[in-house]
Amino acid sequence: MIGFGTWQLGSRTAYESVRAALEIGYRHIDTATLYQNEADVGRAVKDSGLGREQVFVTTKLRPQDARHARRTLESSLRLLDTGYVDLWLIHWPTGQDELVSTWRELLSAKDAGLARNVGVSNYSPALIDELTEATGQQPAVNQVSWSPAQHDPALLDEHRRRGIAVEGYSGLKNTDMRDPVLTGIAQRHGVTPAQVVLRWHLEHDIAILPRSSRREHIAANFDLDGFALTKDEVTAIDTLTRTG
Ligand SMILES: NC(=O)C1=CN([C@@H]2O[C@H](COP(=O)(O)OP(=O)(O)OC[C@H]3O[C@@H](n4cnc5c(N)ncnc54)[C@H](OP(=O)(O)O)[C@@H]3O)[C@@H](O)[C@H]2O)C=CC1
Repeated sequence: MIGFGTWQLGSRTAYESVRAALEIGYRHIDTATLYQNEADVGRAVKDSGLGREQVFVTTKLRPQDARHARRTLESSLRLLDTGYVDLWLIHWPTGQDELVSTWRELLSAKDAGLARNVGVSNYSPALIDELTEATGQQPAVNQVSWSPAQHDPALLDEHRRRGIAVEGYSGLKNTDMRDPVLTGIAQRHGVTPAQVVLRWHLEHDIAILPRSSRREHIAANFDLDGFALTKDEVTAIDTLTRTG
């Protein structure tokens, strides 16, 4: 449920931050071909001394690589220095003409054991249904932008009904940490507003992928077990959705 995000972490920072995250206790790392740091993530996992099976590694396929999806995955695996990824996602929707064929590529990689799970990112439920109807197999995960200011309970219900896990990204970046609702709740629990935001995701069963290059933030973002939000607090954060 607590993954470590690596977008915009350049080579050295990606390596050092992933090493720190694994030392602190994270066991889920989120990268992508687009981030150009798969080799650094792979090296950090290797150097951590953890067994490969102890770390859940996600990478993503850029839609522009859809026509050579298998070759792209093989390149990701080489860079990550591993025989498989735990989760392979289509980073954002492909064009309609490649929608189903790309999904079939992911399913075939799963059958070949190169990806343990396959899913999508930034897909609408309607697009997901097209994939499922064509192949009889639905994505395990949809990774979408999720924050107090930008979230949609109806969308969450759509995923729940289908049994698709939701991973939320950019939850910290898209939040005003000075919002009095968040600072008030944080003060009450003796935590930071960032921790409140991440805890709010977990209360909704949404996996989180906080990214940081600062050890104290990496540690704080993983330290979410010591408090729980009340129902009223969850509702108060739910209503921070930006309108208009
Ligand atoms: N599938 C997709 O299309 C997308 C996926 N993602 C994935 O989701 C991950 C997370 O999203 P991302 O957009 O990176 O943004 P985040 O919401 O994780 O925010 C990152 C920012 O928050 C700051 N921050 C982190 N922890 C704290 C803290 N405890 N207190 C205050 N500030 C903090 C970081 O700064 P500092 O380094 O100083 O701590 C950084 O500037 C990505 O890294 C990527 O793996 C992201 C976007 C799109």
